[in-house]
Amino acid sequence: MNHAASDAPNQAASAGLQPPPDGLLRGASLFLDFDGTLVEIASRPDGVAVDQRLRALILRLGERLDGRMAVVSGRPADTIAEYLGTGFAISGSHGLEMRWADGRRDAPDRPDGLVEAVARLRRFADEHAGMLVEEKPYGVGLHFREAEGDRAEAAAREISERLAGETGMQLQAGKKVFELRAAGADKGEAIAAFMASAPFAGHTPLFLGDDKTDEHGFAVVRDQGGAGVLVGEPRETAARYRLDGVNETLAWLEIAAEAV
Ligand SMILES: O=P(O)(O)OC[C@H]1O[C@H](O[C@H]2O[C@H](CO)[C@@H](O)[C@H](O)[C@H]2O)[C@H](O)[C@@H](O)[C@@H]1O
Repeated sequence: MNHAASDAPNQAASAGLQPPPDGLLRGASLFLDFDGTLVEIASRPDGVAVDQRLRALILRLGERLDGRMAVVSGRPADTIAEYLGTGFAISGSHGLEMRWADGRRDAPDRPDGLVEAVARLRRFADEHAGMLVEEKPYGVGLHFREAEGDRAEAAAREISERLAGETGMQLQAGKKVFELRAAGADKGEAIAAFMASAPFAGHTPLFLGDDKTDEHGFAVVRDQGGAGVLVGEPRETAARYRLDGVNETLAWLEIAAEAV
């Protein structure tokens, strides 16, 4: 069955959520989403800005937490490593790829139907101005952020749903994107897998994320006695804290790293 990843259970309104306390990283295992959390949303996937401040922060967090830090993203793990460097754990492709700090990796087979889905979406994008196809190792995204008109989202959803039905790939809705990807994992499962192994095990999990696809992660850290931090506007969420945006998140992480 194909289901959208925004179906995470047990969410409550976040209107009253406060910023996290500065001491929250003490004794924690830290999991960080990338787009919309560490970098501002850009008009295209390759348009995000990663500066020296962010790279230095990632290094510092890894040091201060004795390696208990991972980036958990919908992007491929290799893309995260290109942006942020290596030497820390990464889960890529919405939990499908696992890469530990020492270089060990787990990844699934490429999904049947991916080649066909990419070809069909490329034809669709050629015929619809502003649509952009992002090919990834275990999935493909159809971005409609730059497409004009009320029908753009509906048209993108329509072809994505049709292809999910035809290929058996999982349909996942994100920010101005529909993704088709291999089924069988989500960010919550990736965090749980990290938390079952060294150096993360035995520490309190924290996860910072912005998107509905991050709710699985918020639910897992909550259920393991930790907390989620929603980045962005209030909404229904399983997170316990909230920060207004990327700038506030980077500033909080810088302060919290020194309070460990
Ligand atoms: O899990 P994340 O690290 O948050 O990644 C989720 C998706 O992020 C990217 O798409 C989003 O960001 C783009 C750049 O800001 C933006 O143009 C797009 O509209 C957003 O949906 C990335 O391209 C996807 O592969 C990730 O799955």
